[in-house]
Amino acid sequence: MSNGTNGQTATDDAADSRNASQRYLSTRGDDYDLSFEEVVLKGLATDGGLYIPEAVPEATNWQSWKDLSFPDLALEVLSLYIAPSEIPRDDLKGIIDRSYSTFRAPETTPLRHLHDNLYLLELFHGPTFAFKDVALQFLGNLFEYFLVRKNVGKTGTDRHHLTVVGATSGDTGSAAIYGLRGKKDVSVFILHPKGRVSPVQEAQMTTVLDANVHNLAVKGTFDDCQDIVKALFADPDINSTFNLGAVNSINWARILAQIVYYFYSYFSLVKSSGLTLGDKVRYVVPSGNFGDILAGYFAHRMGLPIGKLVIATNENDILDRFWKTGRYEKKPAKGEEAKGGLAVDGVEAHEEGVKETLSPAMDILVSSNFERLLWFLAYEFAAVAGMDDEWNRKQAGQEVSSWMKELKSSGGFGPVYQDVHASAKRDFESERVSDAQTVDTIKSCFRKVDYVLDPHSAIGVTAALRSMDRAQEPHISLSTAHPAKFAGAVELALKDEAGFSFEEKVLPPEFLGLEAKEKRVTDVVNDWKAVREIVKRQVEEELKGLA
Ligand SMILES: Cc1ncc(COP(=O)(O)O)c(C=O)c1O
Ligand SMILES: N[C@@H](CCOP(=O)(O)O)C(=O)O
Repeated sequence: MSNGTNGQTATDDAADSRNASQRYLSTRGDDYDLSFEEVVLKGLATDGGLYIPEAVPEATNWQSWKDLSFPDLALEVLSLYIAPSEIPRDDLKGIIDRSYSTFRAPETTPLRHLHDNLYLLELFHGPTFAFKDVALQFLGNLFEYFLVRKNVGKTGTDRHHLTVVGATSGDTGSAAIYGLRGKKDVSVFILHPKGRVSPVQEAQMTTVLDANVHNLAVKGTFDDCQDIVKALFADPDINSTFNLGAVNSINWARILAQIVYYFYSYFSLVKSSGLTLGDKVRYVVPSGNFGDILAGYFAHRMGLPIGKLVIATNENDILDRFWKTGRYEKKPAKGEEAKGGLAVDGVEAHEEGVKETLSPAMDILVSSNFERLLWFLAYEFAAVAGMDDEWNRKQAGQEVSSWMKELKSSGGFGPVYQDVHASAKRDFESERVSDAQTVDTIKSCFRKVDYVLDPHSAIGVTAALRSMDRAQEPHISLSTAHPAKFAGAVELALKDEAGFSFEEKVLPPEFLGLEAKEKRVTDVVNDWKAVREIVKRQVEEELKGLA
């Protein structure tokens, strides 16, 4: 077993039932040797860590995937992480085909040339118009597949019932709801920060009236919602009795499904430009919880020639500060602004908590998936000692646990060892983008190429333009949401531009009349025990109907 690339391919699977890239362990070390099904259904590890594969598979034949359709490419990538003994290849193909048949674009995730060396990867052609659909359409069908299999021949309360709890700053919630609405044996509870998601996002979630869908509006921030979800997972009472399931990117399946579009967009670029297979490309990713860019890190480790992964944050910049200082802290240390070159855009320093910005889906104080990257960095650091893999993994788990304990007790940790920071800088760069710069980019992109960016994608494009001053490689910037989801920011930027009309240029027919539809939502206080009682009561009610 190794956590370096292991050279195994899907075709080796039949011969090897103990393929390390298809077995999973927790970033905190106490949970290991789990199957894909176990980690998908559990979501969060019992020790509070996140699941990762024991090894990153090397896609030795990745060039041969160049002409595959999106679903066929997904099948190749996902097969490296899912043993056929768990999901036979034909079944996996069926799940994937169903998941991407709901997308409006024939290429699923089309690539668009903006100008010069800059390309935009449009990830918003799924049912809820945001990149989350790519993973959550798949995860919804995956949950259904596992539940149907578990429930063969079972009736009434003997049936395995999954209680999904998720936190959202707007996009995950609607994508999860659309992926799971009406599905048998699943109840879905989505927590969003009341008044801090856009009106369209709120309407997308709360106008779904299926009996298994429950929206909870929390008086607090997205981080409060995320903390409540993690507290529910940590509570043995509700977790084991109600079989909690995760739809946030703490669930490994979310990251896995997102790896596919890095490969797909690379091939799209090769086919549409003079790029040769093997040439390097930079990817720029608007980041909050660090799930989307982490998928790019996996693609890179699998062999995709990525020059750098460029993290683009808004003014909630914990990630950017880590890359600049080596410290991961909710609040910057006193005087850090000057040393770390923060507030370069004149935006005043940090408030106590999360800052409300024009890109609300990225208004996040702590990025949950960063823990996964930390594990790989700690593993690499441990490996220098020349001991065996088991020792390296143990060291990595211990290191991550102690960083996470410090984060919880004192709001941050670091600086990390110089070598750990250097490894992070080898693969990633980071940029922080203010609201003012976001608005400027939406304007300039409209003027230059008549294209309307949503504020999150504009953060990516701003970071990409800065990166293009440093590097000649082609840049693919991820467009994570459709602009119609964020009418306020788009109108703010473009209302005075000649030729701009929100209705004509932006609004898709699917959104017409959405906000006026009937809604169902429950207000809740920011208290995980209160949420636990609501979840219990509701699920008991739903299960009574089955008895
Ligand atoms: C539109 C949009 N862009 C970017 C992000 C950030 O992605 P991640 O949390 O995977 O870093 C999110 C939310 O997660 C989002 O909804
Ligand atoms: N931006 C997200 C926040 C949740 O992130 P996730 O990727 O961990 O689900 C959202 O839109 O809800």
